[in-house]
Amino acid sequence: MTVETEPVAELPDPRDFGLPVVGEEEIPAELTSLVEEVRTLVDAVAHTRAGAEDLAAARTAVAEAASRLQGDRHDIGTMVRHTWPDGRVEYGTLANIVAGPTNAAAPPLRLERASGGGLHGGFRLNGVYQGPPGLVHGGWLAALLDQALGAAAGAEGMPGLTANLDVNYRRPTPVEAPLEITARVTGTERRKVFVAAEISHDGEVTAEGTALMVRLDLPGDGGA
Ligand SMILES: CCCCC/C=C\C/C=C\C/C=C\C/C=C\CCCC(=O)SCCNC(=O)CCNC(=O)[C@H](O)C(C)(C)COP(=O)(O)OP(=O)(O)OC[C@H]1O[C@@H](n2cnc3c(N)ncnc32)[C@H](O)[C@@H]1OP(=O)(O)O
Repeated sequence: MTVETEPVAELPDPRDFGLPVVGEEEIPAELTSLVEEVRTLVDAVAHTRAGAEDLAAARTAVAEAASRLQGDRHDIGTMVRHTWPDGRVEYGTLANIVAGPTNAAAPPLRLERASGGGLHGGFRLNGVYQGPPGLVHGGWLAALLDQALGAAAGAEGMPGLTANLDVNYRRPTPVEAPLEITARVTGTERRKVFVAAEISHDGEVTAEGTALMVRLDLPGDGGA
């Protein structure tokens, strides 16, 4: 793969695109804890065999909780800033469906820099992520791969959008089991960033993906 561009030196500031930014450290611990509880709630609702009385009481409690939280909301598109101990800054979407720290519908995916380059993360998906019985839905595996692929490009200073995503499902991926994900940049060509990622269980790759991310066309970049 031809490498024709150097990664941009600094990540674009989302505020330059009119997007609000909150620091990760500004997310209240109570909200993080609430997100966890809602994940537990979604799983409980999906699998409950409770009777009518408990279901009705739970519905009332959930409706009350929802109305309590509706008043003061972050704008759509709000970004979250993560600052690494060495001072490097990364941005993600606060309510990102795969990795947003305040999105209870997102699996708790945290990616770290891998020592050999790229990103990696360990995670576990509960029964809410099932497609076939006991197995993770393929669409969610694609979403997890897409997120890791985009994040790997972003971590190299080349944030962009997925133009093409290619996924191969090698083996069934179980729910309620430890999973690993890795992703890395494999090449660049002008604004094109080529990335590859794998999900594995028990040391075996269950799903792998490659993508073409097209780097954001930034002012002063010349598109090159
Ligand atoms: C919005 C600003 C925010 C600021 C944020 C700041 C910081 C953010 C930091 C980090 C972000 C980190 C991580 C994000 C993590 C995960 C995100 C998950 C990923 C997604 O969930 S993302 C949503 C789904 N995604 C879309 O919603 C894209 C819809 N789409 C488009 O918006 C356009 O389609 C676009 C932009 C892709 C390209 O459009 P464009 O006009 O900019 O560029 P253009 O067409 O000129 O293509 C340039 C070169 O790519 C080649 N090319 C293009 N498309 C191709 C294809 N499909 N196959 C083969 N080659 C292709 C051309 O052939 C040319 O190649 P060449 O250089 O050789 O001529």
